[in-house]
Amino acid sequence: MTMKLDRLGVIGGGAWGTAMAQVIASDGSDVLLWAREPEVVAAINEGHSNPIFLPVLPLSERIRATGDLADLSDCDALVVVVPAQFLGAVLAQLPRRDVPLVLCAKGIEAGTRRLMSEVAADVAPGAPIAVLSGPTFAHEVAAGRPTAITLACADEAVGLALAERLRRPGFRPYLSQDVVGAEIGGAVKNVLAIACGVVEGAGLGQNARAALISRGFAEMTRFGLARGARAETLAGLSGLGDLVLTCSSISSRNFSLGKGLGEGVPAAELLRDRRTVAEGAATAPVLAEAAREAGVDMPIVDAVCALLVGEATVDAVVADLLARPLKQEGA
Ligand SMILES: NC(=O)c1ccc[n+]([C@@H]2O[C@H](COP(=O)([O-])OP(=O)(O)OC[C@H]3O[C@@H](n4cnc5c(N)ncnc54)[C@H](O)[C@@H]3O)[C@@H](O)[C@H]2O)c1
Ligand SMILES: O=P(O)(O)OC[C@H](O)CO
Repeated sequence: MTMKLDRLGVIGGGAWGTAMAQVIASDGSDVLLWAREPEVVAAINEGHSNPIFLPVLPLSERIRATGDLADLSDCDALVVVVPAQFLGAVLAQLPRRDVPLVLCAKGIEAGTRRLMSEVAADVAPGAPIAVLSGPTFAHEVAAGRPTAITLACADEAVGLALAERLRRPGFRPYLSQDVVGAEIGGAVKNVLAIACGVVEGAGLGQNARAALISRGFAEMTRFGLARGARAETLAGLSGLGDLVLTCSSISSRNFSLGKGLGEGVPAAELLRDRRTVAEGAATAPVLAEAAREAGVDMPIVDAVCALLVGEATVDAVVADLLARPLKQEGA
């Protein structure tokens, strides 16, 4: 039986939701996007643009926006792009919760420590769940620049149907059945991108950044394996691929937050009044808790937590990281 995926909806009118709507519309498909902000709805419908969250280019006229989630009730599948900390609340308002949900947020829910697929399974137990995650800056994807991404779904047939529906000449999903692995890569890399930004802001050098990417990947792998992820997923687009992207570019909001910390600006000041999301700031403490609970050592993640709450200086966390007892590289 082929799956009906004619009408796609996007939930979330931030940069990535807008870029995903642009991807969907790029083959002439109509797409309905729910945005929380009335001014985003108006700008998309009236000006075919999103000057607040993706001010780079004109959007397809095939994208229509709404502020009412009920309008998405006849969609065959929903691409869900609200930030991690709001996913549960928004899904709970969906008019129907039985169509496939393609989850795009990269984070872990504070308080509950749930991955996004766990949040969705709790709120929408009847919905097939997929995770779409990888090295994908929204402005590049929206402009049609070549991009590869992981689409993970436990049900291989559903995953394939979604990937066929979403693929475009410049947008290539790779299939996986490892939902947890795809989610953990995206959530952990955001925290490590903050650390790499600190390296940049504090002028610690290229060697330090390469060390941080390698040892950060070791932390991601330890945590992922402890949570049942597959090593090849963590080494793929949604893990190492996205880690390399966000640890090397000021286009990353997480990297740029870290750069500010490295320059000595307090986190509270950097996070105050911002409209865009730096998911790693919310995920860092909950990831550190989850790692402790799983008995997994994540010293770089702990260092980011200490910097975010202003408990330690950059000099102190760097000195502590370098002074840890010597160990085998693979341990
Ligand atoms: N921007 C990218 O390049 C990119 C790429 C891949 C994945 N992602 C992920 O997509 C998710 C969304 O990021 P983004 O870049 O689209 O966001 P953004 O920073 O561009 O915009 C912020 C979003 O948060 C929403 N928001 C704020 N308060 C809210 C609330 N109380 N309830 C519901 N929504 C609220 C806003 O409506 C807006 O859609 C994040 O998890 C991010 O990691 C982003
Ligand atoms: O700007 P960031 O740090 O949220 O990164 C955006 C995407 O996750 C890159 O894949």
